[in-house]
Amino acid sequence: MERRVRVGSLSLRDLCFTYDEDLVKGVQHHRIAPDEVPGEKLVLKHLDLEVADGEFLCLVGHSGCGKSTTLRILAGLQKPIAGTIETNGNPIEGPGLDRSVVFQNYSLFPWMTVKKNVEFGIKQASIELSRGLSKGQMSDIADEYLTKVSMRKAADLYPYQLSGGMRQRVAIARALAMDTEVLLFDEPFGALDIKTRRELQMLMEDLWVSGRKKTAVFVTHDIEEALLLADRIVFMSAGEFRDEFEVSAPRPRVPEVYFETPEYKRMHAHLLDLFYKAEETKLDQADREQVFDGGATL
Ligand SMILES: Nc1ncnc2c1ncn2[C@@H]1O[C@H](COP(=O)(O)OP(=O)(O)OP(=O)(O)O)[C@@H](O)[C@H]1O
Repeated sequence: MERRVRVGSLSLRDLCFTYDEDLVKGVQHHRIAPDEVPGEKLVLKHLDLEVADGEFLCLVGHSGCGKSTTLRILAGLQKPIAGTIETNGNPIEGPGLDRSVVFQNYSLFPWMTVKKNVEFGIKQASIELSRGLSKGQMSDIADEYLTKVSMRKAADLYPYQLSGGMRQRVAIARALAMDTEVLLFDEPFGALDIKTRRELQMLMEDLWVSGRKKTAVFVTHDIEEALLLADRIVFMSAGEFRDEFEVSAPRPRVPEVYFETPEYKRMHAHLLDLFYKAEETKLDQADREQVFDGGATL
């Protein structure tokens, strides 16, 4: 059957990953078949996921469950040992300018001004995607996106002169200005104080509502943040996708109003429950491992 391929769509099929270098080499040199890798060595276990064109997907779960690893694989920064990963039906084999990434830290080049940072992203994407933009056009696009994130006045400053929140504003401006079909966010607001975090969440929501919808995968362990931003939430635990649901609340989502709705409260309770259950499973698992290691008695 012919598969319908959508621009900007992402697809993971039966994806497995391990950080164990011996196993990686074993699989690469065909000494070990991917399905012979012991389950406990797999950081990602047979993941299947389709992200539709223009969908904002939040990946949530406990620390260490494999969210960032999944995102790095989508970014092409790490290679799975088994499975396929595609964007627009094309295999992802490494980093590419069809996807822009915003990390928690270190997203900006310290030796470039704010505006140069944004222009650099636009230029790279323009070359890669053969857009043929002139210098003047790139400058205008950079100004437009810096204005959107309220950083136009800081255009000539260097990253070291900015607060964490300002740096993330610039990183978001650059990612959006590159106009890639896919945006990947790894806890971009994780290091910010609560007030700045909420400001940037609202900014993201606003940009999403007002702009052309791009495909986004946004990693977070913050339930409120996920429910505020997502079209769909996928809950991850111990390297597996355990649950998913649509967040169909209308946009824009005004926190003070949205957080009081029965629908929000129901989804929040459901996610909390998933977190608690995953935590219990983790503790049970740790107990069992201790027993087998002789470290504890029944
Ligand atoms: N470079 C690495 N080498 C070896 N193990 C790693 C490496 N990076 C992550 N891991 C392990 O892989 C598992 C998944 O880590 P990952 O960072 O993907 O989780 P996460 O859900 O993003 O966690 P967090 O929310 O804390 O960032 C964890 O057990 C982690 O310790």
